[in-house]
Amino acid sequence: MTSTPISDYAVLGDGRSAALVSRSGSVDWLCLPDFDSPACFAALLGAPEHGRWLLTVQDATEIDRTYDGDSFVLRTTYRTPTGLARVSDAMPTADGRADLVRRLEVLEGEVVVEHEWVVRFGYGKVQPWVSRIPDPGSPYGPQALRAVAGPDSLVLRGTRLPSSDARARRHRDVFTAAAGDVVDLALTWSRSWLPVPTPLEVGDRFERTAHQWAGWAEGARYDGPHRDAVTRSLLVLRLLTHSATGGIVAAATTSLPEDFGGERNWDYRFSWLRDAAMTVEALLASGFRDEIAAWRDWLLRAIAGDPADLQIMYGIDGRRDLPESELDHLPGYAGSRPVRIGNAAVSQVQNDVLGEVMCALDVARDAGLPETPNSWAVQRHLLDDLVEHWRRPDRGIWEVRGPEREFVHSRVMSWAALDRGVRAVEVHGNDGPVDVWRRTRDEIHAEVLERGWDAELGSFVQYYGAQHVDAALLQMLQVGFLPPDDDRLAATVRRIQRDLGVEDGLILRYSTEATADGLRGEEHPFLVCCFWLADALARIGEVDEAVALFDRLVATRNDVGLMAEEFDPHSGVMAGNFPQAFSHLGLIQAAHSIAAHSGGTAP
Ligand SMILES: OC[C@H]1O[C@H](O[C@H]2O[C@H](CO)[C@@H](O)[C@H](O)[C@H]2O)[C@H](O)[C@@H](O)[C@@H]1O
Repeated sequence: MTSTPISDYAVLGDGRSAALVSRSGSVDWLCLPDFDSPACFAALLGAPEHGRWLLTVQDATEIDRTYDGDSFVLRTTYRTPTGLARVSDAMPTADGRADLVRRLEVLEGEVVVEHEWVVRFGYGKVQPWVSRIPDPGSPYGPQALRAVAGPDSLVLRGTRLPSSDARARRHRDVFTAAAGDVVDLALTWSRSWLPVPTPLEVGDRFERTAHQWAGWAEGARYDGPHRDAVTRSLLVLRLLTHSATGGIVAAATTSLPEDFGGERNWDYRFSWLRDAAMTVEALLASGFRDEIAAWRDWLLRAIAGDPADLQIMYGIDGRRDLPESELDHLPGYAGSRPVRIGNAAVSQVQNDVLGEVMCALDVARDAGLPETPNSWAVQRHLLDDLVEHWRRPDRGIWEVRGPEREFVHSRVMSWAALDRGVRAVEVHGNDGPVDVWRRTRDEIHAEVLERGWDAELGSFVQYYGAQHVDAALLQMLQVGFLPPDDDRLAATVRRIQRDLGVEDGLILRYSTEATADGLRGEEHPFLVCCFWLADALARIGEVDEAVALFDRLVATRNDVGLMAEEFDPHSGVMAGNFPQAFSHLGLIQAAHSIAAHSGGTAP
């Protein structure tokens, strides 16, 4: 069976979890109640029998979809030879519940509607008991469908419910509807031992949900080109933020492949300090403050304890154990196996992470977020620990599963961590052993210039002794490791373009041939690196080139403004987890940078 293109999906979210809905109305991915809960619809990584919820119009000749303004209320319009109908989808926000509501309205003529409900708990593995239950007082009708297995319960309410097709182990309904007809459906998750939650008023929830998202988006501060794209990317970052805990997931999915048919399939439904710190910077640059305080609180809880125990990532709630395992019962997206849950990168040493965290907290301090005694004490300890350990080899920003190296990017970010620590003392009046930090910072700087630069290649390199580049080196400009007019930076940017460029100015993050990443297969251009390239070009004064690349990158988004981790310009296909925070924060950051360097809004 061929997989639905990743770009065919739109995302819904409620600040706790997210759903992917295909262009033709199939909810193929949904984990409830939280991003990292087991999926109850997992057709994304298999087939319809792994769980999905389809509400579509047959024989459509045209399908258009859009979000309702600056929200995640999705409107999909189907035109057929005989009529026109619209399906609205949303996950209501800010009520502590876990619901997905859908409404079908026939606008013209007659259409044939197809409705199919296939629940499989446990990532497509567990077939539940499904029964009709009385639902007294419900505005939908006297009965509802309830699916139960183990700890999970899903209730489907509707003004028209599908019937059991026991042989196919699904519920299904195909019917003709005429102009003026409306079908409302509401799906609600709960713990199986608790009473069934009360019904939601569907119409009201679409409006309220749209209003809540739009109200949040109104806080955005960006005045430059592609404003809509920046706003949508900001919304995606908010969608990936868990409202209750402040944890920020790297993406809404697991195991959408970087290499179709290959093994580069990872679970991103966790909070990487790196990705979250960059998310925080993108939100701060765009005027948002509340999420920053919430994330810092999350960070302090997650990393509490001995600084030596710092992990590079945590669960949404700050838990430390994220054991990686493989789901053998799922065939994988486009046959890409294994499907993984959990992530073994959790136990890796990645020395860049503290740099990203300290840079984000530095920007937050500049924006006026007051330090608490605890927040600064934790940073002090982490910096003191870095002074002891910055020389250790690591797995780097790309989490290679090959040998540990002395990655130049990791060194640069260790420099950045100490540099921001020194600033916190000198500019913001915090206390700390600033002489030691300054001395170590300068030592790292001198070492990178000596061992990280290859005169023959005319570029900084991926790790000491390497003769190839890495797109992460573009961050040298962002963190101010050298002044932007230093020739070595411009030369590195040009070398990255030459050696990692694929087509249309898009670049790989590294060469899989030159980098021992411990994996088989190849990759496609990595979108956050492409945005870093646009940013770097703007910073070295090549603003026109930056703008042209940025325009090209914005055009890789799908029809509802979403991006996966990677994009193949040859085939126009998206790859990797979706939607991914990295790609969206890259867009926001590059937009601000280009605007600032072309005389627009300062970042
Ligand atoms: O491709 C190899 C690695 O891929 C994942 O890491 C990537 O995603 C992370 C989350 O967005 C990001 O922080 C990291 O920089 C990326 O390389 C995966 O989680 C790793 O286990 C895997 O080795």
